[in-house]
Amino acid sequence: MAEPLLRLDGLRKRYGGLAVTDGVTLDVLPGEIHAVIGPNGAGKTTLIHEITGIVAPDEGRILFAGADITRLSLPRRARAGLARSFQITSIIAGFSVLENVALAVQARSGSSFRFAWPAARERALNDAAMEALAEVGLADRAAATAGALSHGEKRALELAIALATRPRLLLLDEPLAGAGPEETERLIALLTRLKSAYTILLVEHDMQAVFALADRISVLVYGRIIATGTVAEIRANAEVRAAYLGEDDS
Ligand SMILES: Nc1ncnc2c1ncn2[C@@H]1O[C@H](COP(=O)(O)OP(=O)(O)OP(=O)(O)O)[C@@H](O)[C@H]1O
Repeated sequence: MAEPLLRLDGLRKRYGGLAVTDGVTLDVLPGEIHAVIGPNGAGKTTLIHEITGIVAPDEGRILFAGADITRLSLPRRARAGLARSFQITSIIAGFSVLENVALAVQARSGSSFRFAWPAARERALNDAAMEALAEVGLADRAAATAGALSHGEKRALELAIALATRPRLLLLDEPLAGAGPEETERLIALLTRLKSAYTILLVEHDMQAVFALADRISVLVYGRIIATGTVAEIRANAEVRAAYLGEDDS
């Protein structure tokens, strides 16, 4: 088996007496979409926060591309190639779609966009931003004001902003939340297109989307992974069905 890009090794986080993640061990392999599902309050958000560095685990380790990042700051994790989407709140509504992505390119670029001529610099930033917009199918909306986008387009823009940082791993935290049926279909098609190019850890409530997108699924219940497997394995797992899918087994 390939070396995992991300390895969570016994992550434990307690709030008072409650172990919200209770020894979570999980591998994300290069090139896969690995989905984490679980009922409300299972600890999914806390787990994502531990991976991005918002919450420090009490025990356990996080290995990214072989390096221990458990104690790295948020920005250093981002620079190492961890990108999190979607948080629509990070879009600047009054800026154009292109400007929103160009800002992200600029933030990640350090010295690589330091040209002598501002015009050349701007062109290079915009070219890189256009590339990310094209990846999510938003190139023709580049000049639009971000605030004028539909909900689904804003989700795609958030994704472009994450892709603009050239991540090695994309963390998608409920990318379909709040999307209508048509937008959901479009976003699933978009994520399917990105699948070949990125390694993705996906937390999502929409089971049909998870079953359509995931290569593997881990099921989190009360802070513990009760099963990891392919879509077929998870759908057939009796413990999973009893603990979770029974309530939504369509
Ligand atoms: N900062 C905190 N202090 C105390 N308890 C917390 C804190 N953060 C989360 N919890 C508790 O931990 C449990 C898991 O919360 P978490 O938000 O990680 O679950 P989740 O799986 O993301 O849930 P949902 O699907 O509803 O978003 C909940 O019981 C929650 O009340």
